[in-house]
Amino acid sequence: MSLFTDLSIPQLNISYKQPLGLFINNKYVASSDKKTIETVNPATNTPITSFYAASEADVGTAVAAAREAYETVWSKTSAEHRGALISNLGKLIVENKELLAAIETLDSGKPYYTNALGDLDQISQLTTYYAGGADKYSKGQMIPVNNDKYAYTVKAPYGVVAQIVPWNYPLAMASWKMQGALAAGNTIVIKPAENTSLSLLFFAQLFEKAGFPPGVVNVLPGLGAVTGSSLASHIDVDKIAFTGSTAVGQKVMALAATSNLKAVTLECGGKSPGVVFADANLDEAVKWTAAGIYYNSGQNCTANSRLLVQESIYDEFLAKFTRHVQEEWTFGFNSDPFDKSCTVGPVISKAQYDRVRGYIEHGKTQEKLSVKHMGTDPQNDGFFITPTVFTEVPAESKLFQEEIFGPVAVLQKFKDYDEAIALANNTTYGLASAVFTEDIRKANFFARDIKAGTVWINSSNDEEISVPFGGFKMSGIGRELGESGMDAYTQTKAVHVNISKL
Ligand SMILES: NC(=O)C1=CN([C@@H]2O[C@H](COP(=O)(O)OP(=O)(O)OC[C@H]3O[C@@H](n4cnc5c(N)ncnc54)[C@H](O)[C@@H]3O)[C@@H](O)[C@H]2O)C=CC1
Ligand code: BAL
Repeated sequence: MSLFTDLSIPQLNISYKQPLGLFINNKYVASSDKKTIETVNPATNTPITSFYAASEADVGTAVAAAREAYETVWSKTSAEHRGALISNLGKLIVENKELLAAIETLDSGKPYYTNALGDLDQISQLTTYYAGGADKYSKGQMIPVNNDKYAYTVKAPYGVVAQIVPWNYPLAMASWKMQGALAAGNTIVIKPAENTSLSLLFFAQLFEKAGFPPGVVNVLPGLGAVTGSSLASHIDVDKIAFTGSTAVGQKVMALAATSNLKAVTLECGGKSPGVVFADANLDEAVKWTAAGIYYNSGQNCTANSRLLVQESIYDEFLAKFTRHVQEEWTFGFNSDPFDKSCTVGPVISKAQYDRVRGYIEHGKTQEKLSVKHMGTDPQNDGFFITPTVFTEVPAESKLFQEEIFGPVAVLQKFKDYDEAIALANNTTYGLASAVFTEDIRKANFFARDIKAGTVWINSSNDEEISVPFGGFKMSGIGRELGESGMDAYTQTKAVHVNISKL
């Protein structure tokens, strides 16, 4: 198989050269065992192309390249120069924005106009942030111990960092990890998800064009059980950062522990509550919570997938929510994610389609829950699932407890604040939460009492690249974005300075 193929996206009149090889030392190469993975367009269920999948031996080659680059070049490159290179990357991202967004839509099915371009805007903003942050954030401290001694701390990079990213925000999740790690002075081996590798493979060449030395950034597409677990268990990887399911996060952590005790950051699942009190502005609450579950077809780790509504407004909320979703959250013309009218794309794969459908069937037939489908399924082969809400779902229901990761919300009512917070915290996850109330005291009580890494007051899922992101409980370990996005990639070295004279 060749290392490049010509692909076209007729809806946008785009033709381009898609890299298909592993990116090691600034070059695309075939995998050592020549194994490949086929990727499918989820909007049509037709194959797009195949790309090379990294073997365990390829992981060794890429880690060695990253080690060599770290020891010989990158660890000697000033923070200022690292920032300048990330700034060059930022300019290339802007120049390639439409193409990168188009590849993302082709491979993941996310709507081009309402989602993919937005992802690219966030990536641009984040790249500028870390370009400027390289010589400003993650600084040490001076500690005046006593008259004869002071100490200072240095935020030292780990060295070689492995990163494993999922398919829901392929380039954005990669950028959340890569730009901060590079700014902090690490070299990288990153693995995209097997069903959305095309955008990161294209993106890889921008690092070379931006002036990054060979080996600083290496991209290894491949299977989780092969490439991913080889990275997690490699003894020359100093840190691993993972985003994906909690079950795989636990495996990654176990491999990290039993190999070389490498440092670990995990961003895993969620079952985030959206809590609507009777004194909320109902129209705003409806708008934000609908976006909070149906944006990106519900494939958001922070999706407010459990909607808890005070009983006095429950019926009114449900009526407004249903009307709003029917009007705003649709597959659009021809169910084509490249069409401006599409706000709900397909889910990522046949496996996810079956999984989400399985939850819907379980809710209907096993648990006999009431359900509303707010639209009709398209008559095509794509993996489209109509925005759905289950009502009056008890806390012990599988649908209330498990991450569905599709356009499926569960709704439940509560009497008062205490019941709301008890229901909201009734989950093994703790990634995010949203609360809607006009009472500033109640909003702040909620922010105090909820066990979650993010609290949105009167909004939902409006992430900011300058604000730390990460989970409590089984949603993860560590924080990304903001200054934390560089801190996560440094370790503190303490230097003791004795100035006493005998
Ligand atoms: N928190 C989040 O953003 C995400 C959560 N999920 C959750 O996971 C569920 C299943 O989706 P999957 O695609 O199966 O997620 P996953 O957790 O298997 O995939 C995420 C990444 O981990 C890699 N991976 C898989 N097995 C691995 C292993 N043994 N060692 C190292 N890396 C490995 C995959 O190749 C991919 O790059 C979803 O329904 C959703 O609930 C999935 C993707 C993103
Ligand atoms: N909303 C981006 C973070 C995530 O869903 O994984």
